[in-house]
Amino acid sequence: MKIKNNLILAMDIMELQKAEKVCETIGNQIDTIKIGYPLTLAEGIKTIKIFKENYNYQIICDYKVADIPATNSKIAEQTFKNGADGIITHGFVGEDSVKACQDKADEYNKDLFLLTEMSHPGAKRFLQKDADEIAKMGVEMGIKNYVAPATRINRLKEIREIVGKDSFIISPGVGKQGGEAKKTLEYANAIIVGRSIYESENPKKATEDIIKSTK
Ligand SMILES: O=C1C[C@H](C(=O)O)N([C@@H]2O[C@H](COP(=O)(O)O)[C@@H](O)[C@H]2O)C(=O)N1
Repeated sequence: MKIKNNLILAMDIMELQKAEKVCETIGNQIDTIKIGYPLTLAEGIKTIKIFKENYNYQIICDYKVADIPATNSKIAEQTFKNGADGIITHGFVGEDSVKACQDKADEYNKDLFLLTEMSHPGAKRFLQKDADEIAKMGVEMGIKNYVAPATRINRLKEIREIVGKDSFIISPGVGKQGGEAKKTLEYANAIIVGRSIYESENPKKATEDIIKSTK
């Protein structure tokens, strides 16, 4: 997936009109947004098509899919059928469940992003110790797209070393969670930023400043 300015806006505003207003403000500085449960549960899965049609965005659905294979397959089916270009799937559920999403992504010729280690402090208790094995499982499965934390550059570096230089890593945690944009892009292909942009008084300038800081 090619991502303009290596920046994905995490669209976690829970009112469609406000979300659209932020997108209008930001304009064409970005071409990719990540929609997760907040906006989907608040406004429905129709939001995918609304953002695709009104702004020509690529949409990554951050549903952190983590169920049994049969249910993962249904979730991925509905996500791609509704227009998503990518889906984020947890790796800790194991190969069969991840493969169910991967098979659907292949069927729709869309992208699967495998979530390795999460960016928040709680990830250190359980997820972190398995994150390397999750990344290795992804490599064995031929997965090319990963999610890894901007809040722990050392871990992002280690995950990059596992998945290889040709894999595509998107990295959340920049801004409000403490991650730094330019440093993150030394190891990730794109950063995911939400609150630092959409909670800003001036989302356009906030976006410009983040992009400038990465050049
Ligand atoms: O480990 C992860 C996984 C997950 C993801 O991207 O998959 N995210 C998401 O990335 C965005 C960061 O937002 P903000 O903190 O810039 O407002 C939010 O939508 C989070 O749900 C993480 O923050 N860390």
